[in-house]
Amino acid sequence: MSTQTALKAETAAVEIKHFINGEFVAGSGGETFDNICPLNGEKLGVIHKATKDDVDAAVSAARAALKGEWGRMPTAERVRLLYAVADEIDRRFDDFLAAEIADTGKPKSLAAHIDIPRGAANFKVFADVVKNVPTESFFLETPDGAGAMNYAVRKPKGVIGVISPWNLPLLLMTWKVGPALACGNTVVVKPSEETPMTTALLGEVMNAVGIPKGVYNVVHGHGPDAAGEFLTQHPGVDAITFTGETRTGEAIMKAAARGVRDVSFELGGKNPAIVFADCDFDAAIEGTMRSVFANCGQVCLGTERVYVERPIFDKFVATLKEKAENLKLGHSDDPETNLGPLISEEHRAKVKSYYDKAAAEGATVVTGGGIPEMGDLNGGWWVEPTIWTGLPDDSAIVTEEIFGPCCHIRPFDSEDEVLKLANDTPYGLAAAVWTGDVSRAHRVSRHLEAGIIWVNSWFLRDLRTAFGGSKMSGIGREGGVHSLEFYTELSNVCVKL
Ligand SMILES: NC(=O)c1ccc[n+]([C@@H]2O[C@H](COP(=O)([O-])OP(=O)(O)OC[C@H]3O[C@@H](n4cnc5c(N)ncnc54)[C@H](O)[C@@H]3O)[C@@H](O)[C@H]2O)c1
Ligand SMILES: N/C(=C\C=C\C=O)C(=O)O
Repeated sequence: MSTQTALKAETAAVEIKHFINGEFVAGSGGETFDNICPLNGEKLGVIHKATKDDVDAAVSAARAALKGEWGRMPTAERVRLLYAVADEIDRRFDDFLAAEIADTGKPKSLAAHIDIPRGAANFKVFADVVKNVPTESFFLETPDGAGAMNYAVRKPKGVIGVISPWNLPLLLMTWKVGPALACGNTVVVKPSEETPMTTALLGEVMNAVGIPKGVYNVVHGHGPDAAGEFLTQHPGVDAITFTGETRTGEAIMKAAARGVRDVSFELGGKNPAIVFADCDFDAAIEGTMRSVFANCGQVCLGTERVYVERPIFDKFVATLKEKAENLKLGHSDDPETNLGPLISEEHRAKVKSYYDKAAAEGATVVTGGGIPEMGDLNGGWWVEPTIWTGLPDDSAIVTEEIFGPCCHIRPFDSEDEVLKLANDTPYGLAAAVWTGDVSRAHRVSRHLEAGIIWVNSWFLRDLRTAFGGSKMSGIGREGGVHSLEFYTELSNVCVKL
């Protein structure tokens, strides 16, 4: 069995193969594409392109595993194996860290504190859910007095198609694979073409801990007319879970309609942060710095619209400017680095187009707006952290998801006004509220059209809670018991006594 070499950033010719039925295999079409490091634009290696036949082989392997040892496995054994997956990710922490950094260019400090630990946590939390969550039962009185017993049974949905994005590759892929496997399903994963490494590496972990072959499969390639679409259109896929852009979600939903397959979508956002004058100012600044600039602004839950109550507007803008100008852009390995590059040349061009649009619309460019000089890293896809004020509420800068290290700040004068502003978006993913008034915190949160609202915090994650967006930000909720609704079929058994 060929094994995927441990993916190290310094390995120049890493060949990323598909992982099908427990084996790393080349694509049947013999085609590959380059894997480029966003830090410096250098080639990391090549990625195999899946053909329809490769995707068909992966779906067949997943189906066979459902009918084999995995489908017959007692829950307790499945739970033990998922904990073993988490422990093996922890044991190979440095390999996952090197792979994630190579693929994304993100600071090592960020990947080490968020991306990789969550890879392990996402298996443990759902192993615990399936071990401990009861199902319902009802006793029915019947006319003959004997009664009837009703009880619910949860069964795996089957073969789950998992399509994941490039911003938090391991975290977001395992956020889907964890519950899918915990509920007894099998998966075929199509990671982003930008960031295949940690998804590939997880195949080694699955083999090492003894997850039966065919339970976890990985196919690589792009989306349209490629691996992504071949997977969503495959009739052997029972349900599709997807994280990515809203417009991609629309395309996948069309594919899922054929065969009436269920979907779970985590899509785009244009999230507001609302800062009241009575907030803990330093905490609001620290939290907004993270929600705007973390992961180079490439977080779906991130803030791109900041609304600040007028009495503290000038002070807030000046302080955020000073902090943004102190952000250190640099090499992933430098412990001082707190801002990495954008994921690709294409994405940098998209973000830069918004920078140029803002300037053309007459925005006040509080800081940034350009491409920084990065010396030996000039080959990477860098942009300056950027803050604007002064744009109209209907500007594309204020209404469209940019997905970069930037935000627009606007003053407001009343709670009613800021709720209207915050909710004036086709998205409904996340929001942050900064205030010292507890009643106001609860009142404003309840009126925000978002799936996830943080008060005096951001990206504080309890994995048992419901996670997902409303409106154009998604379909369904995952997290804790909520994931069971998507990853299992619920039956009711009624026994006449
Ligand atoms: N709501 C969330 O939790 C969440 C989390 C992370 C990212 N996102 C969103 O994802 C976007 C950034 O990620 P991205 O650029 O990778 O998104 P994307 O939609 O371009 O791609 C996501 C994945 O979908 C695949 N894909 C693309 N077109 C497809 C098609 N027609 N059929 C099947 N698969 C297809 C891609 O290959 C990739 O694997 C942003 O909009 C961000 O808001 C949302
Ligand atoms: N789904 C999650 C994060 C999403 C981040 C978006 O970029 C999570 O923390 O579980």
